[in-house]
Amino acid sequence: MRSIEVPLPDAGVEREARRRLDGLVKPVGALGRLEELAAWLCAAHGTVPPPPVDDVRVVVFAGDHGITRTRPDVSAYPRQITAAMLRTFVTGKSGVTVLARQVGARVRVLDIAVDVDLDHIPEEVRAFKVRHGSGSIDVEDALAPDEVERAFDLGRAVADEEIDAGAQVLIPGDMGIGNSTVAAALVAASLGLPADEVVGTGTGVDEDGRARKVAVLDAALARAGHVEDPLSLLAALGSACAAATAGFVVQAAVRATPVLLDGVFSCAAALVARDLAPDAPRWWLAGHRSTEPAQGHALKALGLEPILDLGLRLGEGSGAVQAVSVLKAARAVLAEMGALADLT
Ligand SMILES: Cc1cc2ncn([C@H]3O[C@H](COP(=O)(O)O)[C@@H](O)[C@H]3O)c2cc1C
Ligand SMILES: O=C(O)c1cccnc1
Repeated sequence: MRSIEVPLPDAGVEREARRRLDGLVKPVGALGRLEELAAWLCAAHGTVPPPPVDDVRVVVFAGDHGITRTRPDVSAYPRQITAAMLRTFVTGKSGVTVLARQVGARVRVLDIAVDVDLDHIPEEVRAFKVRHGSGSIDVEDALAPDEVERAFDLGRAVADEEIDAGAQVLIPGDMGIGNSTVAAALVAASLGLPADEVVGTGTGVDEDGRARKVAVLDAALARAGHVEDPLSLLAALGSACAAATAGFVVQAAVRATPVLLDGVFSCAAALVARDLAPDAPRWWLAGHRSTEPAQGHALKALGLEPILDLGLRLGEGSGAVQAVSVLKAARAVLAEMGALADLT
């Protein structure tokens, strides 16, 4: 397997940024993580100070899972919510859309694998469909080999489109009832962890519900066996949305564009994607810590520390968009604070 080449952020510019930060009118290091993020942004953009964080784009990958047809009790909500939420995204009323407006980010939603065809939503939302629902991972592969490649390439192409249109930061969002089960499967398989350590409560299942999810995951992991190759893993235990998200975050890195990862689904996809592009995590930040244990494991393995920890468990990109205001603050500190040397 050939890995996908990714450029590296500019270490020289990062050093220059740290020198500049140390000289600002504050005790050295007093702005903590903001200083780290400011230096990171400089290295990513290759300039001190970095440009204003003005153009942030969320792409929500929406799709259904076979597992919610065979085992509807893996989620606290019915599978029909996925399609219904697609309409909500289009009308600008979803959680992430509201939160994105607060920081000036745009939201684009794509139907990657929703079960039903929604004729009355815009063609640009429907143009990316890979299939109707992914396979039920406890009894079959989520995707055929050609579908996983199509979904991965589609994610890359969407990242290219957004970057060509001016995106400075990309955020992968997710919408799909059953996402937390599939994400946990990818993390467990990638890191060799037992189901019980990665499975969370998702939309809010109770303890019995969580135990049922663990059983489903055990069945899925046993069925798939050991899968080495990342695309095969996405095909066996992932989904069309997971593969598209993996392509999206890899291509952002290829194009030297920062990514704010969101909750358990985007972090699971990123974890698998890292095996295709080992340097890609250099371009990724963890927007927030979700309540799902699999997300914590994925972030740890990726070496990423969440920017925010608000107890969120929504997905959609909703945690990551809120970290945009922290990035804006980090940039402003470096661009606008006075110098210690000028103190009179
Ligand atoms: C109304 C509604 C809106 C959502 N927006 C995101 N999710 C989130 O919840 C789902 C994952 O949780 P689970 O694995 O338990 O199904 C995904 O759709 C995720 O995006 C939502 C869930 C619901 C019910
Ligand atoms: O971590 C997340 O993003 C998440 C958690 C629960 C349900 N949906 C998403």
